[in-house]
Amino acid sequence: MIVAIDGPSGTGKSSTSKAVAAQLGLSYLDTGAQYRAITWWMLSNGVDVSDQEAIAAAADKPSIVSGTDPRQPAISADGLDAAGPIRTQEVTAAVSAVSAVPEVRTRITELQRAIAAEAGGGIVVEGRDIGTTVLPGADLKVFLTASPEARAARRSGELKTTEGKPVTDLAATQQALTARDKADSSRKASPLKKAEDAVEVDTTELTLEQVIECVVTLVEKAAARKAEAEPVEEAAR
Ligand SMILES: Nc1ncnc2c1ncn2[C@@H]1O[C@H](COP(=O)(O)OP(=O)(O)OP(=O)(O)O)[C@@H](O)[C@H]1O
Ligand SMILES: Nc1ccn([C@@H]2O[C@H](COP(=O)(O)O)[C@@H](O)[C@H]2O)c(=O)n1
Repeated sequence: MIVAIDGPSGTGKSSTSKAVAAQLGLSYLDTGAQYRAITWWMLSNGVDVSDQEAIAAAADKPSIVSGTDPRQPAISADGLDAAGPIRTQEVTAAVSAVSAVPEVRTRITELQRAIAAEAGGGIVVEGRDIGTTVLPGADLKVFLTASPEARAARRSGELKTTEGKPVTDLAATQQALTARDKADSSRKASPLKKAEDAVEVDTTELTLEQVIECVVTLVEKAAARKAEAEPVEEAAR
């Protein structure tokens, strides 16, 4: 069972995906964390993140390792725990420029497909291009949306400055979030986009619990469809 959950920033992809995976006993992959980890590695290793050629040349250098336990998602770059540093404002501000570089996307997409292929019991993969590019054959594709105001309110206070202080400016948070969505949607390589066959869920007026319940129901229905379809496919071979 492969579930792809995409959508803009702050729509609830990570919270929903982790909870759905934990509830249904599936693995979980946060692909944004992988792009953040490679960005953090570049910033930490003197790569000029305003220079596309420098980013491309460094794309295959770090080892990026993701854990797939939804209750304990882990991410490391060259063996260093990246879970904390990837959430800083510095990384958030640079990640769209790094993730737009085709060499970075090729590298990270290969990692994502390998992890999904190894997840025997099924996996929930969340990001921006999972349903369109990374796993176009997913059994279920969900595209989460929410108004920019709701997303900024959710995010504000959660982000940290490089000094570790919380970011509390709502207007600035909304502006940064909208700018990141624009960059992610307008890049040439695998932009943020709803797959044609994705189910869109507007979470603006929903609690997180309601979104989780909605997605669990969608996964259960997709699993039932898959179970019904498989014996037919088997007989046809
Ligand atoms: N439906 C909801 N109602 C209220 N708060 C929510 C809802 N969904 C998520 N949240 C909260 O919003 C914040 C952002 O959620 P989350 O990190 O899951 O979003 P995301 O889409 O993964 O964002 P990003 O792409 O930036 O990583 C979290 O603090 C989360 O608890
Ligand atoms: N499939 C994906 C996932 C993420 N990105 C890029 O990473 C950034 C951070 O993602 P978060 O979910 O952690 O906020 C995001 O802004 C994208 O630039 C991507 O390109 N493809």
